[in-house]
Amino acid sequence: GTNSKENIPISSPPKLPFIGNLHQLGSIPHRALYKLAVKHGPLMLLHLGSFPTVVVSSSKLAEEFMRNHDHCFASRPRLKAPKFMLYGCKDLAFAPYGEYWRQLRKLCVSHLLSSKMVQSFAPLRAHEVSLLLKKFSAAASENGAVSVTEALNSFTNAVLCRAVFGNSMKDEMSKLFPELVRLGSRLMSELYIEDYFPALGWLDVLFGLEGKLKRYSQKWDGLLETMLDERTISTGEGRDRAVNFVDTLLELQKDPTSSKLALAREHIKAILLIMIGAGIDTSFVILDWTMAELMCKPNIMRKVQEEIREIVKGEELVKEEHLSKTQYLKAIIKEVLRLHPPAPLLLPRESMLDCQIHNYEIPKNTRIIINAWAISRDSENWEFPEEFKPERFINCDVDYKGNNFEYIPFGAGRRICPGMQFATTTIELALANLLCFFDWKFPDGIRKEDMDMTESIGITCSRKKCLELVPIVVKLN
Ligand code: HEM
Repeated sequence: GTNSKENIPISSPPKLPFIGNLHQLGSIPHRALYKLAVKHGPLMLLHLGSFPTVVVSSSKLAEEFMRNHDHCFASRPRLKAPKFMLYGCKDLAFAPYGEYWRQLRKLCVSHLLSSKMVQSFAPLRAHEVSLLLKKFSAAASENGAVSVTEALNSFTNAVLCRAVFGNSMKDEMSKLFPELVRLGSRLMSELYIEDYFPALGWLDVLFGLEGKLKRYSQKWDGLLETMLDERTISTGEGRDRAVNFVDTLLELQKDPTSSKLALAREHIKAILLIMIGAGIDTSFVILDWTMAELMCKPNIMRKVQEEIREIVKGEELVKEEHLSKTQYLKAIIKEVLRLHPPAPLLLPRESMLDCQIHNYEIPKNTRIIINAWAISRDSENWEFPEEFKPERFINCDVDYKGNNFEYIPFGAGRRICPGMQFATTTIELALANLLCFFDWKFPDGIRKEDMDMTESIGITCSRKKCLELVPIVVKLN
């Protein structure tokens, strides 16, 4: 808190001429930065190319940046990948702090992400969950292995697409999304020379990275244009009036007086794209890690299955009203979010004003990286931090809503993830059903000791390997 004003010195790890500390980011930056912080302390000033960048790796400091001085640090740097991919950062996640961002955030919350909206999507989630169960039942009846990773990915994708685009969204179209989103995550995490040396942007062209970004953006643009054209036609004819998020955006574009937001086509495409990107990969990553962790811990698996089976006794589906009672399942999800936060470095921040943190003056336009991954493994805050122990969250008030700075998988402050409830409801419902109606085993010849928990490279942190399992239908009663 603000009272404990012991001064934490800022340290700068030794740097190389010209590139500064850039070479120290490694291929998995949250791990590399964690190692640096162990050696140099929780407040580091790195020189990434020509940009001073502050790296924050303790809960106390995260609180300083994201609560006590959140108003200084609520903007985002204008980085190359989002500039190309999101129409010059016209989306909610990378828009600079200001009136456009504020109005857009209000709009997205009230028309897509609020509690009320999330509840309104319950029938849609129930439908997609039942399709998922059917897929696994079919595999079970053939005694075959199924790619749980792929099934969960297309499930999260379907839920999000239906919520954003309504029921008219064509399956052939939405099937293209998961792979594009993965690729997007990788492209976001590439090192673009222009982001560190603005005068050397031509090197990105030379090395082909800029071309990759352009081609990627064109692909999405084509898809989004097709979808928007279809919406315009169908709303024009007055059918399918069920209001969904896309139609709301299109109406706003037609009637700009109805809101403080002036939306052009590019804004709409950027907004849709970030919802798909931010929504799918994150939620899906948690589902996948959870199944992987449970497969390695049969005792925890059995315990959570018993909990859920006891709650839903005799019913054919776990429903959302059951979820309030699934304490152990919730604790498991929290523990997965602690050990495998899908966005381990949150999203980058940038200071809008000069600001003093402890004794250190942080000038305007400094980039800030918060290592949420390191913070949620800090032995100052967590006992046996490397161990998967959901029990730590039973009878414990710590949660992910941005008030407990030792645990910030969704960020905190003004920029906290607005999709938290959308995500957790989807995740809990899917897991509860998978764990209730199936037992899971490894395909022949594979043991839990063989599980490879290596992380993949990308702005979101998924497991590298695909999870293949054999579902076994469980007859309850
Ligand atoms: C387990 C799932 C999810 C996790 C762990 C997660 C995590 C995060 C994090 C760490 C941030 C950055 C916060 C900061 O800078 O302090 C963020 C921002 C954001 N998330 Fe999520 N997210 C999840 C699901 C979702 C979903 C389902 C949606 C939408 C459908 C969504 C939409 C967004 C948006 C639009 C932002 C940018 C907010 C802003 O800059 O104002 N997220 N999320």
